[in-house]
Amino acid sequence: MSVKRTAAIAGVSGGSRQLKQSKLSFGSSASTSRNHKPRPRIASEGPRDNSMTATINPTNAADSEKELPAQPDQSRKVVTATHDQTDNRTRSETALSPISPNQPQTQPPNPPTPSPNPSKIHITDKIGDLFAGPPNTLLIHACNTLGSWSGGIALAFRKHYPAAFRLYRSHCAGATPDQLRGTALLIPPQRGDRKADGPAAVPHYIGCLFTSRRYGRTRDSPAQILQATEPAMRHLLRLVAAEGREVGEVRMCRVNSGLFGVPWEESKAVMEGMELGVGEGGVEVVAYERE
Ligand SMILES: Nc1ncnc2c1ncn2[C@@H]1O[C@H](COP(=O)(O)OP(=O)(O)OC[C@H]2O[C@H](OP(=O)(O)O)[C@H](O)[C@@H]2O)[C@@H](O)[C@H]1O
Repeated sequence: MSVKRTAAIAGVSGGSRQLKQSKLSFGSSASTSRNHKPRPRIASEGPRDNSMTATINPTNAADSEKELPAQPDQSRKVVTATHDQTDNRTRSETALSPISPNQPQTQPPNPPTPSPNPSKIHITDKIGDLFAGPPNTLLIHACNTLGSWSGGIALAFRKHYPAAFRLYRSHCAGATPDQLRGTALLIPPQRGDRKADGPAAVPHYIGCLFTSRRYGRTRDSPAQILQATEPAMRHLLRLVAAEGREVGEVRMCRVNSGLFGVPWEESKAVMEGMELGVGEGGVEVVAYERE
């Protein structure tokens, strides 16, 4: 699969897409279309540029300690490769960069019903099996940008979802580490995914957060990883919003806390501290740690 810089969305004529009509549901109570209750969109970015041209603007290739830009670069977009389970075609779609968070916001006519944290990510810790989620669960983990799922929970992802791994690897091959750092990749359920000699995998969405450029001894510093976590998460939520399909539960492992060496509470605090913006609604995430 090649990641095309000029993106096209499968099944959409004329290169346009009604992103504003994307239905999103986060949380365990909304995993099927039957019980789906419309909720505020996660990513209300106002008018979207649906042009099919995508460009990637490196964050910074040379200075490994340089901070991610505080102010958005409005021209920055990334290409996100996804694979369609239904027709088994590969597609690419554009997504605004997570490091460009301050897009014009659309004020909804009726503000969402207040909840404890209406525009925040709320993370609940739990002991259990991340992969045991029902169909359409989104499973989030942290990734390097080099196309390797060779250790930690990433290796478990590779065994569960070999077809998804190939998409991840191809995505990484199409951009540089600096371009991918602080971005995300959303991989829809892959029809071909099954463990070796095993049954077909439960259809899960996989969310890859590119929080470190490299792995092992050359991984980014904890400060850099934390710095990349917010834009990566923000990007992922936008991709989910643009996906326009039902996503049920949102689960993650304790991202960054194993091989990347960042205390879980620090990554958790970064994500829970994110302001999602007016009208985006809250996101309930369950963070799993194995027994
Ligand atoms: N089999 C398993 N089942 C269930 N839970 C498991 C598990 N294995 C580990 N955990 C837990 O999952 C959390 C995250 O710990 P991890 O070390 O996985 O991820 P991380 O985010 O710190 O680092 C990312 C880099 O690790 C990978 O390895 P490679 O670089 O490819 O070699 C990637 O590709 C990245 O580069 C911790 O709570 C672990 O207890």
